[in-house]
Amino acid sequence: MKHKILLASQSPRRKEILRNLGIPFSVRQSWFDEDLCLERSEDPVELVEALARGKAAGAAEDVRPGELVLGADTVVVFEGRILGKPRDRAEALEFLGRLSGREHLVVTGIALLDPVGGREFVSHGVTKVRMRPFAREEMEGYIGTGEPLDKAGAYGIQGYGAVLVEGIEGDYFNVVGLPVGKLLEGLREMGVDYFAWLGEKGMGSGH
Ligand SMILES: Cc1cn([C@H]2C[C@H](O)[C@@H](COP(=O)(O)OP(=O)(O)OP(=O)(O)O)O2)c(=O)[nH]c1=O
Repeated sequence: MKHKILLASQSPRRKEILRNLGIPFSVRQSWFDEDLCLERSEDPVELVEALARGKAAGAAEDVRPGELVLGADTVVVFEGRILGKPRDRAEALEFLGRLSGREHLVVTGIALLDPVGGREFVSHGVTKVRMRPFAREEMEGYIGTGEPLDKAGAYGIQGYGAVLVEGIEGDYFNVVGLPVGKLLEGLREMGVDYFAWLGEKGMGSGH
């Protein structure tokens, strides 16, 4: 059976990661609205797994055999507090001020659903990120690029925000928004062999 991912995400980063992995996918709109999600857990792992599952479930209508729906959600956790996307520039400055010179965790939930087979895989990745100390002018300069505003924790490691990072421990792609090791694990559970998949002819992979 030919498999394909239906990506329940508007995130350009997640699309790029799948494209680079050569995975056949198309983007699906999800009706799930994370801002309207009432049962938001205080526990980061529970939260990102529930949001990832909600996003995927919200795009799981009219799915054909072999199609797997993928959802993900990323948060930053600093001293036990969950930092999502900043509301505005002032909050971005506040987030960056906290992260400066310290360590935090990036937690990304992932959900892979096989609606036809009635199976699901839900998991998460955790990466430790250490930031260098940065001055207020640097933070303001960075916010001025506009990059932090749509990103959990108010930075993007894959963009200009790279210069703020001293080092990481764990999966880099988990920080960008998709834990690729967990994705592979989920695919395996759904009976998809990644390398055999890549070898199949006639699959639009973008490579
Ligand atoms: C920490 C960090 C976060 N991010 C991004 C990943 C996520 O896209 C975003 C967190 O928001 P999410 O709600 O996880 O995702 P999204 O709204 O961008 O996309 P969708 O809900 O449609 O799937 O922050 C980076 O791009 N780089 C980073 O270094």
